[in-house]
Parts: sequence; C-alpha cells; structure tokens
Amino acid sequence: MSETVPEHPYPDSTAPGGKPAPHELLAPVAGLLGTWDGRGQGTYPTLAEDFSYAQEVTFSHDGRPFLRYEARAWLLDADGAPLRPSARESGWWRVQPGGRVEALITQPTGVAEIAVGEAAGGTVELASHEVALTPTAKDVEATRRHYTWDGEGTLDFVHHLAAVGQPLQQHLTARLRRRP
Ligand code: HEM
Repeated sequence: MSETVPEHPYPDSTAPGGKPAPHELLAPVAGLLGTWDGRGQGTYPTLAEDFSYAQEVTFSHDGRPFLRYEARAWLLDADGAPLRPSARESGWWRVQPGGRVEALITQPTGVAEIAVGEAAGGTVELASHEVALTPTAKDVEATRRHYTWDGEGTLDFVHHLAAVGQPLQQHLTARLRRRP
C-alpha cells in the first residue's frame, strides 16, 4: 500500500518575515530573498553587437543556512519585446559565519561554477573559485558577480567574465526590482 504525501512539509520561503524564519547566518543576504525582475545590457568583445535582456531572479530558503538561487533571462529587441530565451542558471549559496558566501551555480551551457566571496552591508561580491566545463561547453575561465540592494526594492547586478580567450571584463549589467 502506498501512502500519498499531499504537501511538502518544508516549503521554501521567499519572504524575510515569512515562515520558516531565515537561519541567523542568512542575515547578511536576507535582503535578497524574494523574486526580482528587470532589464539589463550585455556586451563582450567577441560579440558583433551589444544586447538588451530581461531577467527574473529568485532567492529562497528553507530555514537552513543556504539560499536557493534561480535566474532566467530572455533577450529583448529594440522595442523591448521578447526575442528568445537566453541564459538560465540555478544553484545554492551557502552562507558561512562572518558573511562568507560559497556559491554553486550551474548553467545549461555546460558550465558549473563554484564562487566564493563576502556579503556585507547590502552587497555581495562573488569571484569564481573553480569553473568546471562539460566537454562541449565554451571556455569559461573566471567570473565575478557583484550584487547591491538598497532596501527599497532595487537590486543592481554586474557580471564580469573571462572566457573564450578574453580577459576578465564586464559581460552584463542589470537593475532589477523586487516583485510585490
Ligand atoms: C543574464 C544572463 C546572461 C545573458 C542574457 C547572456 C547573454 C549572452 C548572449 C546574447 C551571448 C551571445 C551569444 C548568444 O546569442 O547566445 C552570450 C555569450 C556568452 N556568454 Fe552570456 N549571458 C548571460 C550570462 C552569462 C554567464 C553567467 C556566463 C558565464 C558564466 C556567460 C558566458 C557567455 C559566454 C562564454 C559567451 C560566448 C562568447 C563567445 O563565444 O563569443 N553568460 N551571452
């Protein structure tokens, strides 16, 4: 006889004041909890043109000292209409004492990043510690990610990339708003 389990007993929460309460180690990143969306600009010297994109990002937790991270982007045309799906990634941000962050982030392009850094005063700075690539992935050597939030619903994001023989430089910059 099989028993059904109608509801997960430990759902993820996206609200700092929700249940379960965020683990105390999440305090330096609690301002990220929630779903954010907005627009950004992308560039890289190997690309014929710069591009505009939109993105949706969610940070959630289940009461333990890590964030679940999920991001989906799509390209926009000159009028801001959707052109096609673009980058996706998901992962886990393990928060250690003192606001140290160890992030594991994977992408469907065959890239798996382990990034480490610090969270403090409404910012997180992450630099890749190791990048692993599937056999057919593009050659990504290093990344840097910088997040800044202001407590009033704005999250700014800058992403630097060293890939396909190019030195570390800006690939993305975006401004997101917290979804109500
Ligand atoms: C919002 C997130 C992102 C967006 C919208 C985005 C968008 C793009 C676009 C439009 C291109 C040009 C090729 C194409 O049309 O697909 C590209 C190239 C590339 N992106 Fe991103 N990207 C994002 C995040 C990332 C991340 C997180 C990484 C690496 C960790 C990355 C690494 C690359 C690489 C290696 C290339 C290829 C460059 C080349 O071969 O010339 N991107 N990206």
